[in-house]
Amino acid sequence: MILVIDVGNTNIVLGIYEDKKLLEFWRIGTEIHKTSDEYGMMINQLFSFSNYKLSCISQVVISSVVPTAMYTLEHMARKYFKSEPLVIGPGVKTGINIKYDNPKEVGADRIVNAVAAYELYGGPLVIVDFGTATTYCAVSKNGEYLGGAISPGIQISMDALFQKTAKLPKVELVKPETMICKNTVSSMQAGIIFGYVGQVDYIVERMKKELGDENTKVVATGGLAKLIATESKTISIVNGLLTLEGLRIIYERNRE
Ligand SMILES: Nc1ncnc2c1ncn2[C@@H]1O[C@H](COP(=O)(O)OP(=O)(O)O)[C@@H](O)[C@H]1O
Ligand SMILES: CC(C)(COP(=O)(O)O)[C@@H](O)C(=O)NCCC(=O)O
Ligand SMILES: [K+]
Repeated sequence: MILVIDVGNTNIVLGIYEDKKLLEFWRIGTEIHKTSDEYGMMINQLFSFSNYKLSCISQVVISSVVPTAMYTLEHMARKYFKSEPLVIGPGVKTGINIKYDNPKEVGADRIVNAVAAYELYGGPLVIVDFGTATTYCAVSKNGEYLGGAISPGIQISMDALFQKTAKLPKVELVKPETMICKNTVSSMQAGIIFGYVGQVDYIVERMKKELGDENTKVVATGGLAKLIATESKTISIVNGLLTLEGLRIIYERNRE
């Protein structure tokens, strides 16, 4: 069994795979001040709650866009899993050709998503990851990572409205009934959520045009994917576990 760990700016998602089967997964908050022992103990508790032993794990695989948390987790893997972790980065075989100006600059999560989506659905593809930031990634028919776009995440956008104004409250991300709203809370919800749907559909349409293929598949993932996917005209597939799948696939490609 392997333990895959996806470190985002808001959450760390952990999953246990036995071959291709995801047996269990958990989501914990990303805290850059947590120590390797604190993460080790937390993971130990999650494991024992689900009746797994740390010693069942033969390899830990980590993808991170938060460098400080990554070093802590690498140390945690060595100490608690006696495993030299496979960390997604330069030198790791992903099977994907990265066409960014500087391939080292692309967030590891974006590459891992691209690997999974291409393997599962084939290209050409647009992948939209609704995390702390929202990332859009284009993958060609032949599986090249072409690049994409990055925009402020949905929660970040909502937080900014609250933090930068005197009278706007902190509001839950829930879809309102109508577009024309008659109170502050639903006006904010409508502006953020429906505005976001418009952003997604516009960016995806433009990417499809640049890809030059009307049959481009559009896959959404990330904590807030469902909220937008139900309203969006362009998103056809939602797979909340895309990053974990990608980590499993990359592990297999580096096993030989
Ligand atoms: N299961 C969930 N249900 C609803 N919202 C979620 C869930 N998981 C994460 N979120 C929200 O999604 C956003 C971050 O998504 P996530 O994909 O975890 O980000 P990151 O990969 O950047 O850590 C946050 O606003 C968080 O509150
Ligand atoms: C864009 C991101 C912040 C998204 O991170 P997330 O929202 O998943 O936490 C991350 O992929 C990142 O730091 N990327 C590096 C810059 C780039 O991909 O070009
Ligand atoms: K992510």
